[in-house]
Amino acid sequence: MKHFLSINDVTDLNQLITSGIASKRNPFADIELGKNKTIGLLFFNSSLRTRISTQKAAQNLGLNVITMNVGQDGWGLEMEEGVIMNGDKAEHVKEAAAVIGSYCDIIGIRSFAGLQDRDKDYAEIVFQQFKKYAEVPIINLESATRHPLQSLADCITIEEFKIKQRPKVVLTWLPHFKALPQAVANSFCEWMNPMDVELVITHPEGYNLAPEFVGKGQVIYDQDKALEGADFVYGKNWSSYEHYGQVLTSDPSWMITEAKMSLTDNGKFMHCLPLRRNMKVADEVLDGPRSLVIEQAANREWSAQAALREVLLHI
Ligand SMILES: CCC[C@H](NC(C)=O)C(=O)O
Ligand SMILES: NC(=O)OP(=O)(O)O
Repeated sequence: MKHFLSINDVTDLNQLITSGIASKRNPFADIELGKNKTIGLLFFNSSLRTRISTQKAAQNLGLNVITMNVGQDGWGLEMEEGVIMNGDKAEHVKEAAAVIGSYCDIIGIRSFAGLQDRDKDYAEIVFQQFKKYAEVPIINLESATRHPLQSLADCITIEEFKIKQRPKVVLTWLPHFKALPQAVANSFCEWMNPMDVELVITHPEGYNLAPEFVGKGQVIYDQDKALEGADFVYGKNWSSYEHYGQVLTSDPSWMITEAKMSLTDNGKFMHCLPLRRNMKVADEVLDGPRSLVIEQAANREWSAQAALREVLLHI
């Protein structure tokens, strides 16, 4: 695997999930694999889980790790080609990517959607430019449209906790007053499509995700109906794709409560974190036996280790 940008870079999903679970059982089995190699982690946006879990996974593989908050630690980067750089960006990605690529054997990048221009966001210009000019493998730490390390951890978690061969998995929109990206929701659907699950997606009208991510997912606008018999409830807020970047509603009746979870088949609750308690999900769910959010977050270390191991094996 040259890059890890989306599920399209994965040749064998089941093998990757198995590798992640194996790493969990024996974290230092491949400690020599990354010896004398360096990974650079570039964050254009905030992070807790991705930052720490990816650094730990890299260290489990013997990699040296350099972490940078782009923009604060370095210079503002111009991504567009052929422009006159007379604005607030002091450096072009052509130089910055080539220079970082000379220091690092692998580069991880987090760069969220701007939520202003859909075509620009969905073109993933930051990742395309770094792929072009850094000339080393690129790892997606959440881009404008996807979050594959999160989705792999989600797959590992569902495999660990499922009690049916083909569980019903419900992605439910959750209310938020701010506009958040579609990336986590897109990626979750993209990774659930090849899995042996019944995928249901529920959200208010106007929040349909891009069709290329929905795939086999059944869209149901009635949340209670969607939750009936669910084995896993995956909560996430996202802003509208159709009315790009807009918050069309923040209806609190979409918050997940114990009453909502009682519609499921003893369903487990998942969320990528961070989440706002008692706005998106009630304390009674998060503090109860249904919640898998901590186990899910812990699996980010094994998700990152499985992905980095695959990239290292092909350097
Ligand atoms: C892992 C989630 C990152 C981000 N969340 C926030 C709060 O910005 C999002 O919704 O994409
Ligand atoms: N789930 C996730 O990616 O968390 P962070 O944004 O804290 O890295």
